[in-house]
Amino acid sequence: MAPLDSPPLPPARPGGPAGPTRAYASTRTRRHARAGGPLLQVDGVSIDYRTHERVVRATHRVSFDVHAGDRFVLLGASGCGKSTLLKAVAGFIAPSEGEIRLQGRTVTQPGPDRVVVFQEFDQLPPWKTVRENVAFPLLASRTCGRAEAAERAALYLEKVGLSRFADVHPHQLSGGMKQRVAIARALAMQPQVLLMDEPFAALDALTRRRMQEELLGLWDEFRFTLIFVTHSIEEALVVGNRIAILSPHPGRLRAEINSHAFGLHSLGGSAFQATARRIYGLLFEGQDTPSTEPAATPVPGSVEADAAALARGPRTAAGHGALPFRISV
Ligand SMILES: Nc1ncnc2c1ncn2[C@@H]1O[C@H](COP(=O)(O)OP(=O)(O)OP(=O)(O)O)[C@@H](O)[C@H]1O
Repeated sequence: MAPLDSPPLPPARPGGPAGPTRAYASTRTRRHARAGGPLLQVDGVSIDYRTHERVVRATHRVSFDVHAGDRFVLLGASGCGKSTLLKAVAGFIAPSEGEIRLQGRTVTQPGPDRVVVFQEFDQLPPWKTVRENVAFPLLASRTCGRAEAAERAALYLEKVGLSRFADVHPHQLSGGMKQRVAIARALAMQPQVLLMDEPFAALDALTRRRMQEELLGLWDEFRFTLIFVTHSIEEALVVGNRIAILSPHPGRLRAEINSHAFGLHSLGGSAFQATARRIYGLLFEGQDTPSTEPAATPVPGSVEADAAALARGPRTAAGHGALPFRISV
């Protein structure tokens, strides 16, 4: 049974276990959740980049709330400001307009309560072993002492299946293994919000699918709050329980979709495809379904790739065409 002071649990994923085996929400998070407020509020946020020549508006008056335990996805075409928004939530960039609040407090700088997992494989210091990589931020941020840092590093490395590799260096790992270390390192911090910026985009299709599955398994166990950036419609539907759809540059919030019912089990199903088509229409306003093949071969997993798969239509009994979204992982 959940302890009395726990926040209301986020709903389980379809097909996932009924409740988390562990929860690591802080007392402050629990209190805030009990009071019914969103964990994170992005409120009318515009972000500008200023260069010598001009000002580039990356996002325009974007607002959304993220609740404890959400798997909140920012979805949009390349250049719509997804990474910029994530960096602002992390506290690396200040909004030019609007405000970001975590548990009611304005975000003004980075902090150990928000940890980012990036796409790049070189985010792990190469001179540290895997174990040291996971423990280092805990020690550097004085989140805990050496004994607890070692304990947490061992626990989360076990959770991502890398206990056997704890004493090797990052260059000895595959891309997928490096991303698992980055995830273990982030979860070990037990942040209020885990921020992921296209964490699987540089992986091959099979590894990417496996990583999505593992991430969802970790969420089933720990029920962390996730903000996940992707430009793949399919990945958004698989990973997220809520999806914020951003318009092309500058990014404005076009719609929010509840995707709680979808997961890896629904890939290729008719409801999944219908929702994917709806999302496509929202991404490219005015178009209900993609009508033209893109000129260039799109990057697998991108909005353009998903659009191409949609345009080809579903696989027939005779084997013509391709199942939309099954191929573009
Ligand atoms: N440091 C910067 N200086 C100037 N403009 C920038 C800078 N970083 C990003 N931009 C611009 O801000 C806009 C949003 O960029 P951002 O990287 O946030 O988009 P994105 O949706 O994450 O794209 P992608 O999916 O390709 O990573 C783009 O027009 C980009 O060119």
